[in-house]
Amino acid sequence: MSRRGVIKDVVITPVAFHDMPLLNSVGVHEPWALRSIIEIVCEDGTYGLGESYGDSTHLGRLERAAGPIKGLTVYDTNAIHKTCVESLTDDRSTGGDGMAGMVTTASVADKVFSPFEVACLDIQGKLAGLPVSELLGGRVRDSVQYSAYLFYKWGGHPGEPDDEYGPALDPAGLIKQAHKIIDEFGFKAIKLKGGVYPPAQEVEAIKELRKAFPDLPLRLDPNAAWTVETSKWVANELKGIVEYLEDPAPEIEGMAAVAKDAPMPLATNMAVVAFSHLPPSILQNAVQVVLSDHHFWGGLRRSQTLASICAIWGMRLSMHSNSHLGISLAAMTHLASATPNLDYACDTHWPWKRRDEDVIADGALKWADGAMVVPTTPGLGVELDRAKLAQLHQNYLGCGLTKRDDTTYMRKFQPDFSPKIPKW
Ligand SMILES: O=C([O-])C(=O)C[C@H](O)[C@@H](O)C(=O)[O-]
Ligand SMILES: [Mg+2]
Repeated sequence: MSRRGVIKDVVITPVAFHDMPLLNSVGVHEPWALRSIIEIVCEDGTYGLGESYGDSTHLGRLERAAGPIKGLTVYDTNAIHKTCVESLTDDRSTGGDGMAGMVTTASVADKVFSPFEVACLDIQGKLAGLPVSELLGGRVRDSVQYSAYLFYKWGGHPGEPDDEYGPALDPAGLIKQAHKIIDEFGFKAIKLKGGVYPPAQEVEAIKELRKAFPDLPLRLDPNAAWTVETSKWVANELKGIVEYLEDPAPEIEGMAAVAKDAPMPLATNMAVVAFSHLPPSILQNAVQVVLSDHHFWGGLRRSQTLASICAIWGMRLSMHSNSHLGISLAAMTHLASATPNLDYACDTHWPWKRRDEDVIADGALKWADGAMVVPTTPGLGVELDRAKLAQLHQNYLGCGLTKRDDTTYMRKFQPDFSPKIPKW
């Protein structure tokens, strides 16, 4: 007789989907974004889904950790976390997920554990007949607000026609891009990815966005491309204009030095990306907003632990994103719906993805008025579309990429490009 919730198999499928030439401090997005799709299958045939990074090093780690979790149950996430830590004890490197220059020092074990935990919660929810949000303490909101995530970008990948967004290399281009995204999704907050042009240009862009969207909260994130001195200048220029400034300068010490004088809260997904970073950051009041991201904070429940720590220490919480598919969006939405103090509009790269390209069956995820409606069916509320999964896996096999490398791609067109931070 099959036992309930016992893990029989773990299937990890690398996939690739089209991406646009989005610019950032380390280079430019390649034509394909990579992800891994994780299926945990139980002895009774129930399956659960997780989604994570698609770089080859990370895939190797997922495979290594997946073996020993077979035979455990989906309820024993503590034991699954322990097997992830143990299977990676000889792995001393930190990157390997494509996040170089962004989330460089996150915990490897937490990144590997995350999609397994999400898949286990998906199964727990299916077996109990409850949505994941209820396993996380219950919804405090029925829909989760996301922000319009603007990027400076080229019109299209070099040698190809312009994509549907076209170029955004100046304030007018960004305003056009913001209108297009907001018209489609209704977002009520705007984030600009900076670190691309000299700070005065990006300050001007934010001021122009303020004029074009007087009622929407704004954020600027240069991924630590500025010195402390430059950051202080920008902070002063943007006083009363941005709701927070994200990762202006590198490291906890740099953020602490900027925070002393900044008239707005500082947010991060670079200086504080693991639990061990919290004590030194709190001691120095380096950041006032932590960008949670269950993909590197160790899943949904550990993200809620982060949320509790933030509540205790008077920090606020927002959410970071990378190029992602629907399984991640569902997990992000359940988490935010059940975490009372995650109340800034969350980041998402969703607008940059082709609408018809995903691995989940259509219809489960619904946008309304800038927010994702929290699925209420059991588990995450999304199901695999196996034909689509096969297609995106074929993309992965054919695209010739095995890791995200924005810098090398950028250097094809701009050989002297440097990803060094701080730049200005
Ligand atoms: O908030 C952030 O730092 C990000 O969203 C990191 C991402 O990797 C972003 O810079 C990107 O997609 O280029
Ligand atoms: Mg950021």
